[in-house]
Amino acid sequence: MISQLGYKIYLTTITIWSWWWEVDNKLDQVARTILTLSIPTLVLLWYKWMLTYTTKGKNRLPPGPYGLPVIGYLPFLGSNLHERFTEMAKKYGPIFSLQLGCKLHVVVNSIDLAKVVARDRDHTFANRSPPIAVLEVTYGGVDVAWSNNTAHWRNMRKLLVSQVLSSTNLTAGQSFRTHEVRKTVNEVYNKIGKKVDINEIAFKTEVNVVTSMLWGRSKSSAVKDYSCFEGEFREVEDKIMALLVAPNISDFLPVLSWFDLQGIKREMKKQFKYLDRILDTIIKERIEETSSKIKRPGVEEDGKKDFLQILLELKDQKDCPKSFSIDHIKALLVDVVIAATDTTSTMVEWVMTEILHNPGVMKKVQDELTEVIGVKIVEESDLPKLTYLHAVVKETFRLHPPLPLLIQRCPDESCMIAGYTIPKGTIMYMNIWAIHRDPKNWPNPLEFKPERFLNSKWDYTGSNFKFLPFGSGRRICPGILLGEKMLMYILASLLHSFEWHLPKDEELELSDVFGLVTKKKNPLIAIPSKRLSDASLY
Ligand code: HEM
Repeated sequence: MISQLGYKIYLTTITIWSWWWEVDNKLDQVARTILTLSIPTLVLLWYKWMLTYTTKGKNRLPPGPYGLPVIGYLPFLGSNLHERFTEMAKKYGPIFSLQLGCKLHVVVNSIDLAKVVARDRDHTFANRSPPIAVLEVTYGGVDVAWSNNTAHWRNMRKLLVSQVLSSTNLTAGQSFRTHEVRKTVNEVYNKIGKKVDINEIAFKTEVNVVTSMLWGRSKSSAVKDYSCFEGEFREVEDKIMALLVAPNISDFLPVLSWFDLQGIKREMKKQFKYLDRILDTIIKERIEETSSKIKRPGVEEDGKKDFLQILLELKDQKDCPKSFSIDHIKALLVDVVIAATDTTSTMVEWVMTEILHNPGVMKKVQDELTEVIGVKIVEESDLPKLTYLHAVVKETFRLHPPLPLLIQRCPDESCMIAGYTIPKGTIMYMNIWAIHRDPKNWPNPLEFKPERFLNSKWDYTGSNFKFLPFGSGRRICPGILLGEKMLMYILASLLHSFEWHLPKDEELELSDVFGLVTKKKNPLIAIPSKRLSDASLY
């Protein structure tokens, strides 16, 4: 991606250069020579001034590598950012900075500094600074994940938590999860002895659970079955995720954003249009059904409403703020589907990979399942009793956090951290990959040892800064309860109902590719065989 970008910049420069020198008289030639020489001289002077200004005195920035004038460190960054930043932390220390184009980026890599960003100065660092590609797909950044710390963000987040993700709502939605997980077990049963893509089945299960919660509570025959959404959505989401992580020169040099040199904005618009059309259809049908008043769409017999129904009713209330529009509703729906699906399916894949990689762990997990569950299918109520599996999941989160740099934060005012200036607008990363693998925090950090987590003091609340897979502070993931529940339910069901082994020609490998969600580089393909003697349990 970076080399393609370099080539494009090279071509554009050559074109402009030849045009610049197409002169027709001597006077023009002198003027153009003077101008041509003065531009690099000014850039070099500005660069020198920047270096002196930022490395000395009270405006001292965190240490970091020198880059090139104008583009900064961009050409040297590479693609696996979490690993690159962790290497750089070894050289520059627990806080370092790098200039990418005209944007300053700061990475914190230690527990103490993560505490400053997400606890002591949580309020200062609560903005996001979304990239251009994100704005395209979040209706201009009005969703929960990318909104700045404003009253709008607080209201949207409160709505999401109270109406979808609270423990009462999750208890009420148990039937969706049971239905989908059993469907998955049945599908895997039909593939016994054949190759199964673990991420794919986990994704499908999660997307169906989440969309049921969002817009599927109606039993009305008039409401379409949106299960067709899962296949289409996977394709769009994969493309969106790839575009989100592609380094976009327009983000680093906003003067070039108009040209969209890499076509990222254009491609994102295309994906967004597709997604928007699906949501429009769902919402339009719901509004029509509501106005026909024949049925009560989105409402179960017991009166419980799905999220779409709640949002549409809220929008129509007299005291609803004018700023709450259909676009806000769509942004919220997209947020939840994207935030919940890739993270959960990636984690199911990593846990299964680590279990297959460590036969001793597999044996302990299976022994626990046999003892706690016995010869029946897994129920959600069994999950809290699976202590060892919980520890396996946490150890996997430690080694393979799906968001190894969390989501970038951005200070709303200049401030000091560890004696360095962090200017307003800096893009901040919390490198939890480095924290989770630092031998100061975790003895033998590269060893997969679930026993570390058998002590019950570990949870996902972000209060212990050694372990932050869901982040910490006011921007912590609001979907922890659902994420954990689904992860445990899918894993316990797959591991209790089936034995798993690798296809003969496959070798297990543990490399990853950085992304907004950092995934396994090659998909885990495994072959199931029957584990429970009673075929009626499938
Ligand atoms: C294994 C599952 C999941 C993991 C590992 C995960 C992880 C994360 C992380 C690390 C963040 C960023 C926190 C920060 O910036 O400090 C985040 C944000 C977020 N997550 Fe999750 N998540 C998961 C599941 C879910 C689910 C199921 C939902 C919703 C249904 C969800 C909704 C969100 C939202 C809306 C945000 C943005 C919060 C904000 O900026 O205020 N996530 N998640």
